[in-house]
Amino acid sequence: MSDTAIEAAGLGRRFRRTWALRDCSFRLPAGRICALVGPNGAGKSTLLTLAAGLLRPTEGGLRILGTDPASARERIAYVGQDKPLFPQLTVAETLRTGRELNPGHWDDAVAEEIVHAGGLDPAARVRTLSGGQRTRVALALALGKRPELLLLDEPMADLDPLGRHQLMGKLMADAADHGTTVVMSSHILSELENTCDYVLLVAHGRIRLAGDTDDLLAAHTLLTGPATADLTPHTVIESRTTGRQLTALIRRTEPGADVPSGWDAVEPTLEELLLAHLRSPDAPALLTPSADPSAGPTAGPTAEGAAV
Ligand SMILES: Nc1ncnc2c1ncn2[C@@H]1O[C@H](COP(=O)(O)OP(=O)(O)OP(=O)(O)O)[C@@H](O)[C@H]1O
Repeated sequence: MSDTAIEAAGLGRRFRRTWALRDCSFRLPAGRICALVGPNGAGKSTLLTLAAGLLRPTEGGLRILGTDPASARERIAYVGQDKPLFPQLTVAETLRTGRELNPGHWDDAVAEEIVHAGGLDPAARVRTLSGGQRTRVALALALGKRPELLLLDEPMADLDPLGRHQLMGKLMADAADHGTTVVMSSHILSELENTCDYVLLVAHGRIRLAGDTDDLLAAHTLLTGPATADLTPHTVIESRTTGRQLTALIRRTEPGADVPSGWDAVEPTLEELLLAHLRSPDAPALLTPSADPSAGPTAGPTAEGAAV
């Protein structure tokens, strides 16, 4: 089993004249729960589709679970935004098809549990299900496949709040039990805080942040202080002034560098970190050592701007 789930090197994908992704180089270690975040049109779905082997790169390359995406197909489950299912099949027939298509590695119990928890009638035809109910069937198929890598494109978008909560819990517990790597795109930042230990932030088709959540948070400081203070030599990701007070998210240029005296300095929450970077898409990119494909296992300091 590879210790790297995804490794991208100079990955790019163009649709006609538009680059959906460009110059993406990063590593996602196996066994992590990774949030894939970015504004609409950033390239998240394109990245997931490339990883699933459903789309070919225009340039650069991608290794999935130590091999090429097509060869890894059996070990991956992908749930796209459109969640294609056979509308004429019943829920039970859909799960039976999942079992037949995945001989030897189908987990009936987890698939049954997911549809049962949603109160779905096994005899109901897929075409009669609501969007959220169809999502549940698609997730049941994906987890039932017992994949090593689970790629989810906004999986919870059409589920009700209780369903989201229950399914996220199930997903996380299941991934922890089986060491599954999960990559999940989402716009609900608050939901990612307690579930994801890895982050990929994409904007304008480029990787802006990549790495362990804890390392990314530790590399940043949220400052509140007088509007007149000088923030050099730190990298300012975002600063906002209200009256005489300034709030800034900075990245310490040198790990030990002091913050200005008289300032309130705290580690940002994941939501604060991501929002600041989403508002400042031109801030220097940051890859932590575990996400930097050019850094060895004994990588030194965080690779600032490595993906720019
Ligand atoms: N099949 C396609 N043909 C042409 N352009 C495409 C195609 N798929 C994606 N694009 C373009 O590539 C860019 C990235 O799209 P993508 O769907 O990857 O973004 P996203 O980050 O998933 O967005 P969202 O959050 O809205 O789902 C967009 O400009 C989009 O218009």
